[in-house]
Amino acid sequence: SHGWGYGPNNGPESWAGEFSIADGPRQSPINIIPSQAQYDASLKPLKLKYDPSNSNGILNNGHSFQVDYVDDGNTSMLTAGPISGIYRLRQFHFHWGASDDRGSEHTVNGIKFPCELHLVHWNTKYASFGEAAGQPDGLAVVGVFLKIGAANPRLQNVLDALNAITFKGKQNNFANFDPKTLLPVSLDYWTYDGSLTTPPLLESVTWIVLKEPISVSPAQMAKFRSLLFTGEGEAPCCMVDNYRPPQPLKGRIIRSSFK
Ligand SMILES: CC[C@H](CNC(=O)c1ccc(S(N)(=O)=O)cc1)c1ccc2[nH]ccc2c1
Ligand SMILES: [Zn+2]
Repeated sequence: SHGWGYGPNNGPESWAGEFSIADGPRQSPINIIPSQAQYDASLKPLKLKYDPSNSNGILNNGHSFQVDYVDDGNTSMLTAGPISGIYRLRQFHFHWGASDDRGSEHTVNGIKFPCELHLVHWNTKYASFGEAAGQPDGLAVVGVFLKIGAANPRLQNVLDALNAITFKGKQNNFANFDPKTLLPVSLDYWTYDGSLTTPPLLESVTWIVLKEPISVSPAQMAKFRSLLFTGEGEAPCCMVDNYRPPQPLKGRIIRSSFK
């Protein structure tokens, strides 16, 4: 049985077979053309307030790895920016390439970055993440590009935790991590209405993509690529190129919080 993935037979080009919304009107990711984004002076600065004690573990889910957060209270949340109300942090994860020339989901003027971080939040006007994921204003994901440069010390304790979760299904404790430390200096952003970038591709995401990348070194990228899509005892398949390519804009406007 082959569930969705990123291989030649179950990758992004095949997802519409099982998930017809793959060809929907507000799919993600997209290519961002800064000159075509519209500056919106009414957009507020992002407010991110995270409690490191909410970090709840790190998991290889067979598509990426994610750091989960306890989301039963308003202690780690996103407010302001393009959204109204309170969105709680659920998890963060990454997408990356087999080589440094690709890996990000969003692109800028067609440029791919080697990696992209997603911080996933859900709207507390709904009772749960699962319910919110089915609503047009249910989720807000902050996307951060990673660019090859100096080693990023903030990434290191995430990367050091990967040794224990090489195989699909593996999880480990991951306590006291403040994802705010992964953010760049500037919180300038582009925003548009989109979707989950993996099945079920639900069109419930307000995307907030930061303009400024954070750095990652080639050696640190190799750590991402040491993970496996496959479980223990299966023929090993390196976890790389776990990104969906840009999707049609279909008339959507991208707004920028900066001139
Ligand atoms: C509703 C989807 C959810 C699993 N997926 C996610 O949480 C998710 C989150 C963010 C992104 S991204 N790359 O756009 O930031 C992609 C996927 C999910 C949650 C519970 C579920 N139970 C059964 C199926 C199932 C699916
Ligand atoms: Zn993602």
